[in-house]
Amino acid sequence: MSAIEGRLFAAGMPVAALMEKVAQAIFKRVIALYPHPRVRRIGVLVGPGHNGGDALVVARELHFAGYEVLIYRPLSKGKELTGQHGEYVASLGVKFHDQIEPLLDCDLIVDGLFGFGLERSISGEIAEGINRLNAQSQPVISIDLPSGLHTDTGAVLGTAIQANHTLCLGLWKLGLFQDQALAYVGKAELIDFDIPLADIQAVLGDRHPIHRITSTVAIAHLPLPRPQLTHKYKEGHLLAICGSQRYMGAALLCGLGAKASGVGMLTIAVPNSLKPYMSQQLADALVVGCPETASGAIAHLPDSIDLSSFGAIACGCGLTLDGMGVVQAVLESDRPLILDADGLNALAQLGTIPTLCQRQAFTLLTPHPGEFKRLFPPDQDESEDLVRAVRRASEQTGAVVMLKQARTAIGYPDGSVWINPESTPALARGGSGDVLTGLSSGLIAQAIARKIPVEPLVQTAVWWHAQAAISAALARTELGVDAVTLSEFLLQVLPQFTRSGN
Ligand SMILES: NC(=O)C1=CN([C@@H]2O[C@H](COP(=O)(O)OP(=O)(O)OC[C@H]3O[C@@H](n4cnc5c(N)ncnc54)[C@H](O)[C@@H]3O)[C@@H](O)[C@H]2O)[C@@H](O)CC1
Ligand SMILES: [K+]
Repeated sequence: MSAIEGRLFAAGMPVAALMEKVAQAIFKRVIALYPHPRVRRIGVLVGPGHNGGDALVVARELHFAGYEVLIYRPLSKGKELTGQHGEYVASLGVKFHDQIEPLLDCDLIVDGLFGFGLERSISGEIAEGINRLNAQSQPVISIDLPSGLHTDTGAVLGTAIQANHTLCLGLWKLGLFQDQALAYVGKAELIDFDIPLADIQAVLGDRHPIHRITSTVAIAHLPLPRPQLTHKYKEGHLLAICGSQRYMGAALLCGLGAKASGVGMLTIAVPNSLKPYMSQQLADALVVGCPETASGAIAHLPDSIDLSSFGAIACGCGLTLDGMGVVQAVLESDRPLILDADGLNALAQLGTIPTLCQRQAFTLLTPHPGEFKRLFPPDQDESEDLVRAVRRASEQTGAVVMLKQARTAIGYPDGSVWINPESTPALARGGSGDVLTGLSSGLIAQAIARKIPVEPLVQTAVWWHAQAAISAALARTELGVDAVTLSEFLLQVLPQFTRSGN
């Protein structure tokens, strides 16, 4: 962002003009969210840099719009332009304070302490001021990002403002999408200020891109509409190898996710003793019973299963580590493969990188953070930056790596990363991952049958799964989104998007 900003200034855009333009847009958003006189007293936090400069321009406009404005400026020295705005705002009679106390009873706080220029931990009186404010209940709007967050990693540097709204300027800051920032960001919005595309490309063009998964992108890759002339095997044949006596439900949930994907044919391989249960629950799947171990896991696949006859294979949900032999067999096959849960634990034991480097076919790994650490032990720099870790994992193995967390990130071998910006804590529930594995695998099997690119369907699956959960939580609260319900909402939520897409 600062490189892009530098190009605008070099091209002749006056710094003050850009700040004015940006801050006017912020001001408009603030008064739309908190109109006068519903809100009367606004406290504005002003830092020493241009984030503080933005805040002062907003403060000036709020003053003229009739609000009572109070300013907290803990550091009197700062950048020149910020200082000039400060002088003018003070000349209008707006009161400046170097303590937070006078602002504590304001109806609203606008936070312009630090933006992307934060370079070290916040400490001392400023940290205390932020902590006192966080203990209050009035709403907070942060300019660019909540002061105290690292722009890229979202890590809290010392302490950070807990915002209700974050008005991010110009381009999305990666830190806002990192899990560790979520408790601070509130609702994030982008404030556009007409950055020329050429400048964005000149700065970001040759770097590994990071994208947000939007509904438009996700829907564009759905295998819809189906061609008129087709048959079941042309719509994908998925083999899901899953379940054990210990984890029967995982197999069913994987099956329900796959079923919702619309895959043409679904074959499910489970331990022999699960076959009657699965056949009863999933009438449309072909259920194959496998010889089982004494512990009730799949011992090996029966001779009747020819792996090469499937478009894609999903393996791992509810398998237990006793089913490890079967994971080795599918890893050795030349079929596109989706590995989850114990499939991932087995892979970690086999050696993630050497094993995957031998595979030629497409591989998708779907770890949660615990599994991810087992597969890819973190190096020190990465402990705070999971996006970087996911990128490295994918580049090292050639696999697509879906790191399931509050804001799921997908790493691709070409270095690109896709983040799902919209989700719900309702998904923090046993079984929701099994549904996602089934859904992803079913979509991938269809893409393979249709000979369309497989990779984007991973984004589609993550987005679709999250939207189903959001919709289910709206209907039933966040407590009502059990995995079976989630699988039912997958198909309930889709028409509203595909219809508006037509
Ligand atoms: N992106 C853009 O092109 C634009 C950015 N603008 C604003 O400018 C901001 C960036 O401005 P700056 O680069 O001046 O940076 P900031 O305003 O984020 O802060 C930098 C200042 O804070 C001090 N500082 C850093 N860490 C500190 C700490 N822990 N304790 C005490 N002081 C500390 C630095 O010495 C420096 O004076 C953006 O976040 C945005 O709000 C807008 O004004 C205009 C357009
Ligand atoms: K800020």
